[in-house]
Amino acid sequence: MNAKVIAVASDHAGFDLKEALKSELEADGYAVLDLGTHNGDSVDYPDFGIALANAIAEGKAGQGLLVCGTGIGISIAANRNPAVRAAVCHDVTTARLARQHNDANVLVLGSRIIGASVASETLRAFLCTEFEGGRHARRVEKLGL
Ligand SMILES: O=C(CO)[C@H](O)[C@H](O)[C@H](O)COP(=O)(O)O
Repeated sequence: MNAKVIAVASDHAGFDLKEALKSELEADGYAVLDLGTHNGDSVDYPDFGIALANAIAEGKAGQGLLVCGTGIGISIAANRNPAVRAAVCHDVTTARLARQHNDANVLVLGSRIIGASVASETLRAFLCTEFEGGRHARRVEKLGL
């Protein structure tokens, strides 16, 4: 698995935020695999959630970032892949807990729900927080990854 690569994808609603966060990741030295969408034309969120989930399942990226209007539709799409634990997060606290307790490997943001600066803080918290293991490992195992 290429653990150092972060895959990113969005629908049209998430495009601007995805681009902004992708630039931040690259500026911070992360290798980014951008699976689209590549402009603001209307598209269907399942196509992008599924594409990112496939990239995680195939080991092309260790973690992922998905963005749609609410984060809900694209997270449902990604979570249909058993290799994915995608968590819709709205702030630093939910991002930290998604890592500490759920070992989430995909952060999902709603561009119509949170602002750019909270989104950036949320992404940073997600990327720098470790899974706690212990009792949480037993529960994550039951999810069947
Ligand atoms: O999937 C979603 C809702 O669960 C996302 O918010 C989409 O981005 C949204 O449905 C797109 O809506 P639009 O009216 O076609 O821009």
